[in-house]
Amino acid sequence: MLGTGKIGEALLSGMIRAGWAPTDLLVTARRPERARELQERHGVTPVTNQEAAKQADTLILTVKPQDMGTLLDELTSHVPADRLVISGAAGIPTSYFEERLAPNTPVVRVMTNTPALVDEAMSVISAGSHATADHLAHAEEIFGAVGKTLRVPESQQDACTALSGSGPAYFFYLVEAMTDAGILLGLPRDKAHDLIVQSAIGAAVMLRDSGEHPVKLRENVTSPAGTTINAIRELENHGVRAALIAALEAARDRSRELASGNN
Ligand SMILES: NC(=O)C1=CN([C@@H]2O[C@H](COP(=O)(O)OP(=O)(O)OC[C@H]3O[C@@H](n4cnc5c(N)ncnc54)[C@H](O)[C@@H]3O)[C@@H](O)[C@H]2O)C=CC1
Ligand SMILES: O=C(O)[C@@H]1CCC=N1
Repeated sequence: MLGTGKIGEALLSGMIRAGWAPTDLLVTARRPERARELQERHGVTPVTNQEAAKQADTLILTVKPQDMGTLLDELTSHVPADRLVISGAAGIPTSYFEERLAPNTPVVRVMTNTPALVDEAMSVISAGSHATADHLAHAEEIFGAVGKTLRVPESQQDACTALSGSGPAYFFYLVEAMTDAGILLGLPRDKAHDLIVQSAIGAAVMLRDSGEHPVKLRENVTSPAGTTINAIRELENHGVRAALIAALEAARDRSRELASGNN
């Protein structure tokens, strides 16, 4: 794991929970104290980026898109061409890595999300030009340790980044806003929080397990001349659906902008 920050550590801890031996996992970090922290917390071995490039079968790059160029400059001459390189970064296409690494290096691009911390990640996986079915299966095995995986053509990665990569943030934002509404309605913050969180969990499990379309699930809550339709009318009046569409389009566009890895 190269550049073991929030996502790198979430993946690392999930792999260990799923049975990977910590002693088989090498990590790199920019700061020595961060490397020590990862070693103490997970029993993994801190190494330099160059050592990882030489020793690891699979390199998982989890630095920010803006740091990927610098990381690759350190690595390129040390990565043997048969090593699988997995990028977890938003925006950066597999061609970016292929142009900088040895010819024919297999590259897989993955966009996961922070529910990896609780083994409920959604990770979307795409092959670069030289990645085989075995490479994809290996990436699925790794990311399958922290949740669901889905193969998509790389042309859909920026859209998936907007939907599932950033997705948890939108739900946290909604919970925050709905908790504020609870305060306005006179509830104590902790009670408002608990009510909204449990409603979110209940709705999420129904979405996953009921087999019903979300429209049907919403209609089931919306009684004629009842309370819910008043709320829905306000959501429509305030353009919430249009705002969500515009928001996700903006996230997709930003993912495209990050493609160069330098901005
Ligand atoms: N945070 C999120 O929800 C998600 C993030 N991602 C992607 O994961 C990547 C990492 O994001 P976060 O974990 O949130 O960021 P982060 O900042 O927590 O982690 C990146 C880590 O890389 C380290 N680093 C940077 N350059 C390095 C170098 N040359 N050598 C060694 N370590 C280096 C940094 O010190 C930092 O600890 C990004 O590319 C992002 O697009 C993907 C899905 C979701
Ligand atoms: O905000 C970001 O750029 C990263 C990628 C997807 C989620 N977080």
